[in-house]
Amino acid sequence: MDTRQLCGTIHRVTSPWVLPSPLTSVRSIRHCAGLGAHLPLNSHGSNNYDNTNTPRSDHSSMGSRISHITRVAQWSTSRSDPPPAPLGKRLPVKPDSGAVPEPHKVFDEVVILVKSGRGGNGEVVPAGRGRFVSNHKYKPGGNQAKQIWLPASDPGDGADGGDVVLVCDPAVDSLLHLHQGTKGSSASASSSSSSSAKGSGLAAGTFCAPDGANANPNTGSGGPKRNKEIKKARTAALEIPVPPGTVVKRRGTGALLGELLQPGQRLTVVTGGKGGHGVVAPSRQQRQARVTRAEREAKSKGVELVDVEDDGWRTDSRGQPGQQLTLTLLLRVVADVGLVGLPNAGKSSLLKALTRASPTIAPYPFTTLMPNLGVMSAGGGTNKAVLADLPGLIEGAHKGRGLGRNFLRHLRRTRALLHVVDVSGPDPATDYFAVREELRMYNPDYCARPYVVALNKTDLLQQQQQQQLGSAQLISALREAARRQVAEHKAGAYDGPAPMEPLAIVPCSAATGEGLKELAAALQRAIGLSYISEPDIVRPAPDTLAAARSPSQVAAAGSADGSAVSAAVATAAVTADVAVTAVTATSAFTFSSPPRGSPPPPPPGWDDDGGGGDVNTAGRTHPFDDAAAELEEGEIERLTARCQELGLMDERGNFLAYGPSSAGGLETAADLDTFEGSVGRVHDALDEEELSFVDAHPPGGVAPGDGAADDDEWVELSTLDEQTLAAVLDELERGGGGEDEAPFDLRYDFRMAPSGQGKHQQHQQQPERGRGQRREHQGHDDDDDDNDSGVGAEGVVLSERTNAQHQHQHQGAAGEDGVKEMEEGELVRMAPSDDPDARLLSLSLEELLAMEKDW
Ligand SMILES: Nc1nc2c(ncn2[C@@H]2O[C@H](COP(=O)(O)OP(=O)(O)OP(=O)(O)O)[C@@H](O)[C@H]2O)c(=O)[nH]1
Ligand SMILES: [Mg+2]
Repeated sequence: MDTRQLCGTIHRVTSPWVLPSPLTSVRSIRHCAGLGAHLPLNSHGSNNYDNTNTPRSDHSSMGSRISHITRVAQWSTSRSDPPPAPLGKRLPVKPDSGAVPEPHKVFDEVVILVKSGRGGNGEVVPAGRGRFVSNHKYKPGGNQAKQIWLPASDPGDGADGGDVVLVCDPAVDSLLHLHQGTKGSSASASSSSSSSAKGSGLAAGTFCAPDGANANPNTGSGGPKRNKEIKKARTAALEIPVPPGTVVKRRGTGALLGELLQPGQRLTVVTGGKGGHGVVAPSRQQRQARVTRAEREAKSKGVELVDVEDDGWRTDSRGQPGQQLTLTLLLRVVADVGLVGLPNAGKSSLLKALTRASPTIAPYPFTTLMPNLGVMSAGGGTNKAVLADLPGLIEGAHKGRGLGRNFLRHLRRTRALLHVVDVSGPDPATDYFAVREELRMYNPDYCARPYVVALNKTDLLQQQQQQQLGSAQLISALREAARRQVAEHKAGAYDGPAPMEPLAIVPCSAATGEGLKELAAALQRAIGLSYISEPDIVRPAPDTLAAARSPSQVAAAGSADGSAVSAAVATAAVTADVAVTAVTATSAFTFSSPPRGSPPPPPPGWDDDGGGGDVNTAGRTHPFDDAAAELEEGEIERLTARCQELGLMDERGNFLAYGPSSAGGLETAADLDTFEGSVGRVHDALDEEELSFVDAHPPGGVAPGDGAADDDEWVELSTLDEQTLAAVLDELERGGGGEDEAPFDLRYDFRMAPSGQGKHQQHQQQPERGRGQRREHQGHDDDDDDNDSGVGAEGVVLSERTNAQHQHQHQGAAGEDGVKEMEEGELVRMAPSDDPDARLLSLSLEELLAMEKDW
């Protein structure tokens, strides 16, 4: 076989990066090395040494090969230096090959020059004359004339030039095709592509839309407007297909022109020039008459006549030129889940196992050189999620080491991440932490996204009969690593949103398929929890987002036959302390709570409306703002009923003590969702109920607000009807000294100590506050009562609780209650953000559960 042919094959496999695809090409490369004398030529006749990378064909040992590839990859981001020499024997470079080095092509970035077509010229007809034009409706044998007389006053316009339109095409998966030279009518324009772009490996192809046709009454293109029936001819736009996720920027200014996300979406980048108008050229007599008139006028005004030629009609008839623009197109892969991990961790293998994608898999680092996408089906194929397998990250990737930086940006449009950790490695926890750190340093937002950790290659541990032990220890170590990052953020080590802890840590094996169902379920769950707003993501089908969030996905992804979740996963769930495993009679599945710690702040697009509750521009509610949302009519009953139905609450509305062991009452992950989302509302609902009860049955039988209540009597202002409220406020106002008081804001739920008692403390009750806090308050109030000395019968004191005071009180220091005593009659409003309890719902499910247990 001819060496050239052989190596041409190799190159095709490895394009656009010249690193050959392992396995498929090793034998061929060796063969080339054996032949020795010739430099492998790629399919374009160029040699690989002239490009960014060097063949690794004859490295004697795997170690040297890997280390060389790593060095090459590290070097690849800076093209100014020569490529590093291979560690092994270097193939001789054929000195006089004369091959033109093929420019390095980047699949996810390209500079293109786009030109719209110029407008066609309009028809110019002499004034006063008509002419015959062909009749388009004429058919032989018909009774119509073959030619019709067109009056000179109705000349045809030129057609507009063609636009250049970028079209989002899901069938295209990279920008490589745009590197390939010129498309369109004006091939000569390709020479104008910027040299700097060429030098950077982003060589600018030129794309020219066709020019508009000149008005031609005989052909009909740009034809005459006969009785307005014949319209201006249309020029087809030049459509450039680009993959979903393409960002279009103007080169030079960097101005964002648009993004193409939805399949079929179009972006017109340059519009064609307008076609010239059809004009009636003035006759010689008319022109002469105009000159005579002008001369006469000039003479009468005493000015010198310079020129009376008016060729405006001629200008009008000419089509306008098109536009040209140099664009930078950037591809950000759009996917639901981005797979990240060190090289060789098994990302591609997992993609292959979870989807029908068939990425290249090989035991070399940097096998994957460009993202691979796959669609993960679960739940009988109805729910789909797009997974993106990215090239491996290495330490320093955020600075451009390895293939890192170029690919890290692809994570931007992923909802959730899958960290793939090679469990058979010497120190998987350190590997995992290193990747997390790289993500954080590149963009802290990435760490605030929900993610799942896949402990891949458990089959290798099985061989060593260490699976159970290894998994448990490792999961603790991973948890520790994740917490370290969270702790560092809390300590203010870096800015940005708080990093998350893993939603689930799933031991699995891409090779044996073990744990993959659980992994799929966990990923669906992570996607559902994502803050990334929906319009930013291209979905494979319109209904898939809703489907991905639906419980059936998770349930179906689990062991639908009712068998228990695998021991390894169960171990992971318990040890990880974030995942709750529920096994019911009919289904088994794994689901996880939001991680501990403060939730990430709302993403861009979620505007704080100032009243608690973030509302994004798309009108969707923030997952954590349920508590702040106003309860709708009947909502309380509905939620209470729902909780009772789920076995979370008894008939009297009391929460039952529950924990992971009793979570089996939840039948689907949606139940958990409902529970998580509505738990705050239910708390509020119960508070309301409790208070109504207290109001209806006041201690000592004294009605609220009658001025003769016991010390123990507390009235929730919001529970009063308007009239009573007015009376109470009136009384309060009088008792508190009247005019000096701050105005009430009934949005706040003031609790009022009635008059006729000692120096009371008056607490504001935040709507978000749960029962636990209420009880604390009550206990605290009792203490106050003990300590207080009486003041005048009219006296009412409202107090303010600060954050620190609350904590103090929370620790049981009710004697020195930390409640700031206010001046008589002073009303103090507390901003919701001052009170940690106001963000009750920001707590994780586990914390809520624990709190509930304590209550
Ligand atoms: N035994 C075993 N081997 C696995 C498993 N998953 C992947 N591998 C092997 O690990 C090697 C690397 O797998 P890849 O899927 O290419 O790894 P990757 O993370 O995509 O690597 P890069 O693309 O280089 O970043 C291959 O030889 C796989 O066969 C697994 O679960 N068990
Ligand atoms: Mg790979």
